[in-house]
Amino acid sequence: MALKQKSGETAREAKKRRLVGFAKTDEGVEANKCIKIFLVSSKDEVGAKDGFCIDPMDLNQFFGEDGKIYGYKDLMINIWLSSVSFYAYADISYASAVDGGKGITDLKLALQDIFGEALLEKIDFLQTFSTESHCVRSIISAGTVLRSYSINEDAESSDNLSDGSFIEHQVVRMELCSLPVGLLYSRLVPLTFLLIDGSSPIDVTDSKWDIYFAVKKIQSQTGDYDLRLLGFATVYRFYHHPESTRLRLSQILVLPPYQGEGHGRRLLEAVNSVAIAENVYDLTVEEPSEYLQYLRSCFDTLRLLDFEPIKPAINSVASLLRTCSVSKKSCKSLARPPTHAIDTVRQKLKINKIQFLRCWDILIYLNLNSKDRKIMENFKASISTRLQSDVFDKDTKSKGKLLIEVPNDYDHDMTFVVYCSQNGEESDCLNGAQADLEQQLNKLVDKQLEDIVEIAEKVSSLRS
Ligand SMILES: CC(=O)SCCNC(=O)CCNC(=O)[C@H](O)C(C)(C)COP(=O)(O)OP(=O)(O)OC[C@H]1O[C@@H](n2cnc3c(N)ncnc32)[C@H](O)[C@@H]1OP(=O)(O)O
Repeated sequence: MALKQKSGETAREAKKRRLVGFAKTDEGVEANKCIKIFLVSSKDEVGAKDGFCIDPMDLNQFFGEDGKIYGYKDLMINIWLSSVSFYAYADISYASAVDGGKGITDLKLALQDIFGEALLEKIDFLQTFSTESHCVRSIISAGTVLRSYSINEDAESSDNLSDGSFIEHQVVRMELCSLPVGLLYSRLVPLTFLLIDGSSPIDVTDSKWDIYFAVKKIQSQTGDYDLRLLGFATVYRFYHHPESTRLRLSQILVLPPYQGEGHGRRLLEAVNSVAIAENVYDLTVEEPSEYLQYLRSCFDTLRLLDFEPIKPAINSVASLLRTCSVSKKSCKSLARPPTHAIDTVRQKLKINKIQFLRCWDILIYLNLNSKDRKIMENFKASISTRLQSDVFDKDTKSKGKLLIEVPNDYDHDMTFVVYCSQNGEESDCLNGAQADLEQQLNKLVDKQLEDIVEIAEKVSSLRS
């Protein structure tokens, strides 16, 4: 009997095992693969799949550790984001929802993590096209217009349309702590999550935050007008000892359909003009993306090319690099601008030291004959010498320690590793690390030269 029971259990267990063995485990679907986000400006565009699709940085980051959504068959999520009110609506469709061993992802919760209170039901979302149609105008028209511009190179600041109305572009500055502005910003936060790498929301109640809006003003013949939001930048005011302030640009974003039309540059220009007008200590940018850094370097180099006080220093370094042989010692001093130039540039143009150093290389390059091999060798040597002294920590090295920058998997710019040798003797490990470092240094110099040439060529084309 006992035997029978035992064999009965074994059969059941075997069946269970078979079932488990054959059951297809839920592999999930990457959020990036099943979510589409459309930017729409009218009711009619909602539901159309051929509208303007945003290309977000990475949607997987909002869905668990592996970025996957579990429990759905044939899942499709289309999100409609209004460029008029910045409210959103998510259309979620799937064939079935079954827990395949990894649970069923709570989609509403995950989408709320991105869109917060801006995520509405369809009926409410559709209504925003009438109820919120003037929300940008009603909030931003209270701000200070810093500049007006035209994106049409031939027009001064406005474009006439055939129906008699005209378009003007403006940069408007407002305090973020004012309630309506804070509410508008909170609806823009999802865009920063989607389009700015590593972005986090800012404290809108802190009175040290300002926001700069780039807007399109459409003025009708009757004098009525509407404002469309094109982009924005948030700027923080830090205290600087003893009685000054520093501005830091924290986030800058131009809505994807309007990128590349010059709005980002106008926002940057406006923040710079405020920094100069208010005579702050300097202006910095928080972790600029590669493209923003490129844009900023083009913009600052153009300003520096017209800045008379540093011209003698540039000419003197360029003429030394033109001489046939430049010693290693003189290379070092050629690679950095003189202290008085650094101070004047910061005081007058509000360009901070690190940014000026980047532009300095471009300014020097623009004064050299890039076709002359010897001159370019001297130029490269000057950059290499500076980078070498920046990468090696001379003081610690002399005490048997070597500070080394190494790339890492976590998308930080660099990680630092300190190697120590016993009794001041350099170990094999230290020598190996040094060889590695030299290789890295060469790569760094080549990359730097590439960037310098790219920006120098862009700047030259903009001036011609
Ligand atoms: C701190 C942070 O926020 S980091 C994150 C930055 N933001 C993002 O990455 C979000 C997504 N990207 C964006 O929103 C936008 O692309 C931005 C904000 C980076 C740039 O804004 P855009 O409006 O696209 O740039 P804009 O059209 O004004 O400027 C770009 C061009 O102006 C050029 N330019 C720079 N200065 C000048 C000048 N003084 N005169 C004429 N042109 C200039 C640049 O070289 C660039 O030209 P190119 O790309 O044709 O070579």
